[in-house]
Amino acid sequence: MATTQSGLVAARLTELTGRAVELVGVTTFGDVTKAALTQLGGTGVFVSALRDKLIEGEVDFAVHSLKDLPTTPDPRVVIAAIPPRDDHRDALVAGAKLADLPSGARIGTGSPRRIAQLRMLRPDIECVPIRGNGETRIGKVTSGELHGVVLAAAGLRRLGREAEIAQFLEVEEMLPAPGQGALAVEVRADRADLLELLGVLDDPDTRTAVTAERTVLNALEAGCAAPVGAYAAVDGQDLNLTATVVAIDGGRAVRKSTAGTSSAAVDLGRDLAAEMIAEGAGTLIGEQAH
Ligand SMILES: NCc1[nH]cc(CCC(=O)O)c1CC(=O)O
Repeated sequence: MATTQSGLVAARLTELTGRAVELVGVTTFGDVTKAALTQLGGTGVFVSALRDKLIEGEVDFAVHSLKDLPTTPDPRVVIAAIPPRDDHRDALVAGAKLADLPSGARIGTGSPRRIAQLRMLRPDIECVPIRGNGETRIGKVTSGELHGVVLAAAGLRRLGREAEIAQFLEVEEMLPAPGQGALAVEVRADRADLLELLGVLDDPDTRTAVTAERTVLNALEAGCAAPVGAYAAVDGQDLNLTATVVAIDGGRAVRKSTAGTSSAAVDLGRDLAAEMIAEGAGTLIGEQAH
């Protein structure tokens, strides 16, 4: 998936600037470890190895899945571009839609955000922790080991496995991770030349939307340990933002929406998070941290 998304960014850059781009593969700790992501003690497991290569000057820019980027900025790097977002939704790969799966069906996902929201939708199904790349996960459905898996639609598309999606989970059913479906192109902070060159890839509406989503996440992370979902979309001058915090057992959730002008993305995100905390988001701490 990482290779595909980097390849797409490289091709687009060549198309827009005429510059040739060489892809350099970097294996991250998140790719090799067998530990559950929730056990790794923090975000950034897919990110730090790539940032190290940037700092060392071994590569000129790095392409990350935006949702894997920690919300606290690293002063050594800057995001030069956020290209237009791909599908933001989660998707169910299974033999049937969620409502048609049998009671007790086993669904693979290790994400507390997905587990909590799945439990709200179908308290009678079992969530099974799962890791490995997309292909491995889908293989467990094909082999019959699991009834289904939930993955990001954007990732499935990049893997060429979109045809196996039984159901796209709309934001009313499952709010995606902040930044889901979007990419971030990072450069070293002192590379003003690259910042300008790569700026052609930037989509301001996507940047605005993910800024609002990540602001909510950042503000909620400070005040609660339950899983967070958030989705924002720009419509003309307007920005619509919805976010949720769900108890890991799916028993309770705080979900709120807001709208305002796009230029106020940070304020909208911060205010929404404050309202959610006022409504008890901070008390929705489950057995597990996010
Ligand atoms: N957590 C790993 C990860 N990081 C980005 C994607 C998919 C692409 C995206 O969400 O932008 C995935 C896999 C998944 O969540 O299914």
